[in-house]
Amino acid sequence: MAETEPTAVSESKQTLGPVAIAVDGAHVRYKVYEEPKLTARGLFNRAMRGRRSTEVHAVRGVSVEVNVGEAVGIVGSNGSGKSTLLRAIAGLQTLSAGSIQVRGEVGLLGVGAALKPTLSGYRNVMLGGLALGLSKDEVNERLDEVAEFSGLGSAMGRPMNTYSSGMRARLAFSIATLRVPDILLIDEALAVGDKDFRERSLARLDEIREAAGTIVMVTHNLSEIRKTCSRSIWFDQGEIRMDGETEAVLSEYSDER
Ligand SMILES: Nc1ncnc2c1ncn2[C@@H]1O[C@H](COP(=O)(O)OP(=O)(O)OP(=O)(O)O)[C@@H](O)[C@H]1O
Repeated sequence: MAETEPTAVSESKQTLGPVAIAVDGAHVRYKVYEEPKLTARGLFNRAMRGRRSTEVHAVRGVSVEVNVGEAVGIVGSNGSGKSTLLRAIAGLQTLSAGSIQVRGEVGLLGVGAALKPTLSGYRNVMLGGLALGLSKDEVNERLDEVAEFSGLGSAMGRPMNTYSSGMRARLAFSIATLRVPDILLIDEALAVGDKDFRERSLARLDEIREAAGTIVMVTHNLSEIRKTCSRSIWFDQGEIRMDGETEAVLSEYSDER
């Protein structure tokens, strides 16, 4: 089986062709270990035999292209392979076959964004900004703007482990948009924010798209996709079941559920 790493093609935006992401015959297989049903006998047998190794074929020969400036929504049932594909596009997941080419910088925004729980919101903004390549002065200049956008108020000075999950998501989203990558991948990052924050985040995503950024967004919230994406992809059991205009795809998808 050929192992193909996603490749990053760094070129300036001015020289870009229309394709931002090219996925060609991508497969992802996970090796997983299973144990038998836990009866007393099963427990005994497990101890004696060890666990059984099996394979989950999460992405099955996916080919798709996304153009620069497009905003594409990905829908599909739990376990259909959406997050795996996003991680592969971000270069965080090795393909077992096929290839993925991206033009420019890719940022993956998810609820599991790497924030430091014991540090305050402000300190997390500083660390996140530095990790995104901004200088200390640049982050300092934008600290108030980020605090205001997050709407966290005085909670910005408190340790993040005192935040609710929605507050953490607000902070993660606000930090991630400090520096807009050429390609922004969003995995359910808006799901836990409240209505007011989601609306502001969607407006921010519009600005990103207008700045010629490319967005690929995985969410179970169809209205978010309707607001942001003109094109959508329906993922089903690791394959693309439908790819087209958002309304057409979402209506077929909703009929099926
Ligand atoms: N790290 C992993 N190791 C083993 N199997 C995994 C791993 N991550 C995902 N899988 C499996 O791959 C399949 C696709 O999972 P994935 O998270 O990509 O689905 P998804 O469409 O994003 O689901 P959801 O809508 O629930 O977030 C599932 O069967 C899942 O159990």
